[in-house]
Amino acid sequence: MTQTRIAILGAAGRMGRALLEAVPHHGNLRLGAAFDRADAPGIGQPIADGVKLSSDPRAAADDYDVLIDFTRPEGTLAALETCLASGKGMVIGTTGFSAEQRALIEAASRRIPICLSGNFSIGVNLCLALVEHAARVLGETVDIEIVEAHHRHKVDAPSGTALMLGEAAARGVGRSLREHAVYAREGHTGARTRTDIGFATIRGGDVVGDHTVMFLGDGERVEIAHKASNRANFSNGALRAAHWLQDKAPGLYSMKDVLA
Ligand SMILES: NC(=O)C1=CN([C@@H]2O[C@H](COP(=O)(O)OP(=O)(O)OC[C@H]3O[C@@H](n4cnc5c(N)ncnc54)[C@H](OP(=O)(O)O)[C@@H]3O)[C@@H](O)[C@H]2O)C=CC1
Ligand SMILES: O=C(O)C1=N[C@H](C(=O)O)C[C@H](O)C1
Repeated sequence: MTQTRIAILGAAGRMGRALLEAVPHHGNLRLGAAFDRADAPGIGQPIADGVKLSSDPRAAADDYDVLIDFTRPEGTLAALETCLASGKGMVIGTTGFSAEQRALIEAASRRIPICLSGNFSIGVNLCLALVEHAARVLGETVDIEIVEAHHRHKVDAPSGTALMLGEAAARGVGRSLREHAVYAREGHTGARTRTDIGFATIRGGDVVGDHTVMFLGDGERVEIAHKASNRANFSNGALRAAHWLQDKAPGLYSMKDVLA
């Protein structure tokens, strides 16, 4: 069996550690390199069999076929340059990109294969399809609201998953999320507009990731919810995506492509 050699960027973080734990359970993968910031604890020390944690993806480009990134947008964009230079594919799990940063990723995907997803769990990707279908069926009869909760350390809001769920709902009802999203309410907001797609964010404790899409009608309400209780569901999905991506042509792929 051909093994895909992966590198993990953000290896000292929560997702990085979950990925390191999961790699040995994927026989079609081998860890080739692991990176984090130059001042991360453990730099220069072994992090897995035969692999030391280092800080320069460019210097070790011969050691991996696909780079998996779970960092911050700045880390992703720096890694994108490295992968463009070496022609390696990228799995991007980082969230919180601006429209400009997202455009850079899209441009890069014309030259290298990139799998980008705000959530690599199979359950959430199933929910995306369910939400789009529910929105199409319920249409203009309901108000759509998305509630998400995450641990106290999360730095971006709404979550990447909430935004993907919002896009799925918007597609279902034939609206543009950019035009109809309402990300905050405070003070005298006036009554809700039927076409709004509202977002609410909770941060605290060790919540791994909860998302609920509510379709609120008159006399009934439909809710589609996903609750992650560990990070293995994200790491296993990202590792599956890395192996899938390894022989793909340049393009911007999603977890839907991986699971097809
Ligand atoms: N798509 C998905 O399925 C999932 C996505 N995520 C997303 O993944 C990202 C990481 O989450 P999480 O692991 O919890 O975060 P952590 O903060 O625990 O880990 C991120 C790691 O990356 C490091 N890092 C940050 N910036 C850089 C950089 N420029 N170069 C190198 N290393 C860098 C951090 O170092 P330092 O601490 O010093 O900043 C840290 O060690 C977030 O955007 C999160 O939303 C999370 C879970 C699932
Ligand atoms: O930061 C996290 O932890 C998570 N981030 C992703 C997101 O922004 O949706 C995915 C997951 O919910 C965990």
